Amino acid sequence: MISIRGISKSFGETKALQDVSLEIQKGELFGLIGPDGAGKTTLFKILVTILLPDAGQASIDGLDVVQTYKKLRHQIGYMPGRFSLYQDLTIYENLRFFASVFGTTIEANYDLIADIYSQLEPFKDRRAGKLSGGMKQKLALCCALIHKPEVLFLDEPTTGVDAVSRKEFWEMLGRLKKRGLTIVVSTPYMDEASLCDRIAFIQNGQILAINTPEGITGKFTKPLLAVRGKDTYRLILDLRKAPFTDTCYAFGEYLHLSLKTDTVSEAQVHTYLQEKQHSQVEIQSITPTIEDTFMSLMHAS
Ligand SMILES: Nc1ncnc2c1ncn2[C@@H]1O[C@H](COP(=O)(O)OP(=O)(O)OP(=O)(O)O)[C@@H](O)[C@H]1O
Repeated sequence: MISIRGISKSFGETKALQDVSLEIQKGELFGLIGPDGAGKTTLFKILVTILLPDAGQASIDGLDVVQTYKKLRHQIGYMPGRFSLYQDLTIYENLRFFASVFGTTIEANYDLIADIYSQLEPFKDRRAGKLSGGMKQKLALCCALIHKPEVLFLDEPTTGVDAVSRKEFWEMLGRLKKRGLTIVVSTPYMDEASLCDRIAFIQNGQILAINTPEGITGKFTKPLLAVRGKDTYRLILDLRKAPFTDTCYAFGEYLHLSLKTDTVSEAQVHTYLQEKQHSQVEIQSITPTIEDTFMSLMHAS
C-alpha cells in the first residue's frame, strides 16, 4: 500500500533521511518511533507530498508522491505535529474550511468523524485558539479526516496532551483502523508504540529496526535487571563502570541494567554494589520493554 524505496533528504550538511526503505500494508496501524530530530517529520512531509526527496521513490496505493501528487492528496489525510488549525476560526469554521478545500462538506462525510466530533459539537462556536490541547487534537484529527482519506498520517498527535486524552486518542485510532483506514503515526512515547501493528525505529535519518512490538522486544536477548538504591546518581556511575555492564539507563525510579552475559548473577551485582558502599539496594530481573530495545539498538548503532 505504502512503498518507500531508498528515500534520502538533506538540509545543507544535515542528512535528515538516509536511504530509507519501508513497506506499509493496507489497513495497518504503523508507528514511526524515534527521538527529536530523527527524521520522522521529514519522512511524513515527503509522503504527504509537501517536500521533495533528494533521492528515492515513494508511492501510496500505486500513486507516486512526486509524479501524481495532486491525485494523491485527495486520498491522504495529514495531521502535522504543530497544530494546523486556524486559531481565530471556530471549531465549526475550521472543519468547514478543511472540507471545502477538498470540495466536500461536513455533512457528506459526517459519519467518519461523528464519533470524535460529537465530543466537540457542544463547543462548535468556540475559537480553536481557546481550546485545550486534547480538544485541539480531536479537532485536528477531524480536519484530517473530513475528506474521507484512505490513509492517515499523524505526526506526534499526542505530544503535549494529557494522559486521559492520549488514551482516548488511541482508542479513536483503533476504531478508525477497524473501518479500514491505513494509519501511520509517529510518537516519542514508547507505551504508544506497543499499540501499533508494526513499528519502525528511526534515528539519525536511518531505520534501525522494523517489526511487530513483540518482534522488537524479542530482539533483546541480554539479561535485564531493574536496580534501585539510595543514591541514584552514584549508582548509575558505578554500574556503568562495572565489568558486567552492557548498558545502564534511568527508567523512572529504577535503573535498567543490561548485562553482557547471562553468567552474571543478581547476587554478583549485589556484592559489587555493596563493595562500593551502596545502601538500600534492590535488584530484580525484568522483561525488556520496547524502550529497552530501542535504547539498546541506539547504543549499538
Ligand atoms: N527545513 C529544514 N531546514 C534545515 N534543517 C531541517 C529542516 N527540517 C528538518 N531539518 C533537520 O533535519 C533533521 C530531521 O528533522 P525532523 O523534523 O524530520 O525530525 P523529527 O524526527 O520529526 O524530530 P522532531 O520531533 O524534533 O520534529 C533535524 O536535524 C532537523 O534539524
